[in-house]
Amino acid sequence: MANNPAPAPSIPGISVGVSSETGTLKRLLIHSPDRGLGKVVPSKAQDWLFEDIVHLDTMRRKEYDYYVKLLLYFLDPDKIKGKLAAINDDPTRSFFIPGTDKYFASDCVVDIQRLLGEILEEESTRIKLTAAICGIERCSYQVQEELGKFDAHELARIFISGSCSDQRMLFAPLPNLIFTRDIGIVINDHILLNKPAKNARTRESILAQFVFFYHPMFSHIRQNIIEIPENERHFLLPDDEKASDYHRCTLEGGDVMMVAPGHLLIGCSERTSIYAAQQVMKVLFEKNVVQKITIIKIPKKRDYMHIDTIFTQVKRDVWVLLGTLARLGDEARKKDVLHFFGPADANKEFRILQFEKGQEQQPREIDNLEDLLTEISRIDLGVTGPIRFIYSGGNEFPYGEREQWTDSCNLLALRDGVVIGYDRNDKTLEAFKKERFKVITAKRLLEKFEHNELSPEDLTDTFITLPSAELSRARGGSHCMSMPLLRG
Ligand SMILES: NC(=[NH2+])NCCC[C@H](N)C(=O)O
Repeated sequence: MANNPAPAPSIPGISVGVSSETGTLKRLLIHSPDRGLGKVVPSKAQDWLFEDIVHLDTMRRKEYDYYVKLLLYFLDPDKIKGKLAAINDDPTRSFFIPGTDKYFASDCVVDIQRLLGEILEEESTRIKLTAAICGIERCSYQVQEELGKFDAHELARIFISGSCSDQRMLFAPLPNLIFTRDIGIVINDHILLNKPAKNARTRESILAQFVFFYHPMFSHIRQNIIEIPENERHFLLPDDEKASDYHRCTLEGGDVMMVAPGHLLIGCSERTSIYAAQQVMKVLFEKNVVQKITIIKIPKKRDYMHIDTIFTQVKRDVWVLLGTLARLGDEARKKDVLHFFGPADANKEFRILQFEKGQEQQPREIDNLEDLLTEISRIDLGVTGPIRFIYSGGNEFPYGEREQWTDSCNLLALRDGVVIGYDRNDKTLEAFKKERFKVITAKRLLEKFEHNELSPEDLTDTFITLPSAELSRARGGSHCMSMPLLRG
């Protein structure tokens, strides 16, 4: 692999702004699967939040690379058009690897590893970050010294993958960094940084903190970066209280959705605590960033993890969601009487409260997910026609739950009505077809773009499918694999 230095940052002060889930995507942060994913051992896979070990080459070449190619075609076509055959034929994949001479270095489809490499060119940042990483990873002084010898992009690779190019592992990999959604969220012109719930994701948030605070790309909005304060006295609390939802301060991006300019959704889940949601609400209302925040409390379950695993927006008037946590789920349960006797079921933990700035003491309860999503489409987005819901697995037992597990509800809108999702969720795809969406594979679509048979602007109501055998073992979909920085 060529190790020529990457081009100098070409993006000082780029515009950042997201105020919807389906406005045309113009810039986003991603991270291509790095060598660390190929080093996950079976006994650690679950601790590191993967369901299984993955085959790295398949995950990259046959799955994730399609995602990047699609994003480039939609967001920065000059970087890819006419080059597809050459890119596909290159066994080194250097087009996808930040810091190499053939890297696509787009200012619209931005790999966080590239930004990390760029900030590490600066000596003082490098010293601080190396000390921070060595501190949390408990490295010896000798390792710290050794890290000083690598060039900036190689050091970025080591900080992310945990290993050197000679295969030596210095610390654990960060396999979940491919889910850039979770490291931070752009809320209008502000960036909210996360506080991960799981140890396996701690180093990610330190890297993200440095990238957002030190990269010139974000320097003009540095005062708009929000970090939520930890509970003031959390270090004095006994361990059991520290873990309680009312004291713990954790928040991950998959639980935060910017659905309309004044309206933010926050999920309280396995990963995001009520305490953190309250802190975010306080800060955002004080700074006048949004006027309305809806908190959606979902069962704390690995299956559901974040709210974006149970619903995402497809179009101003179309949503995809999991039926068992929605109104339909309630209807299904009413058909039997067991629920009168049984233990508290999952839905009892499901609750939606809406808070308006200035009236935080009088939240409004919303009965179910469909009612909330209908209100967003109608009141916030001004839709006048019918609102449509597409259910995971067509809401057919047992496919609804099966396909939700493999991210049927976790779609990324490239623009209103044009989404990327996994190919394996057959019943959900059928449900999309019933709603008159076209379904096309990423491979086929790229060929059509490359042969000028179609261009991204021509697409309407389309579900683009991404191969997903390996990716889905990581338990996140295309929504999780994106951190939108700018939407039109
Ligand atoms: N926004 C999301 N749903 N992210 C999915 C993250 C999946 C990752 N394996 C984790 O457990 O953390």
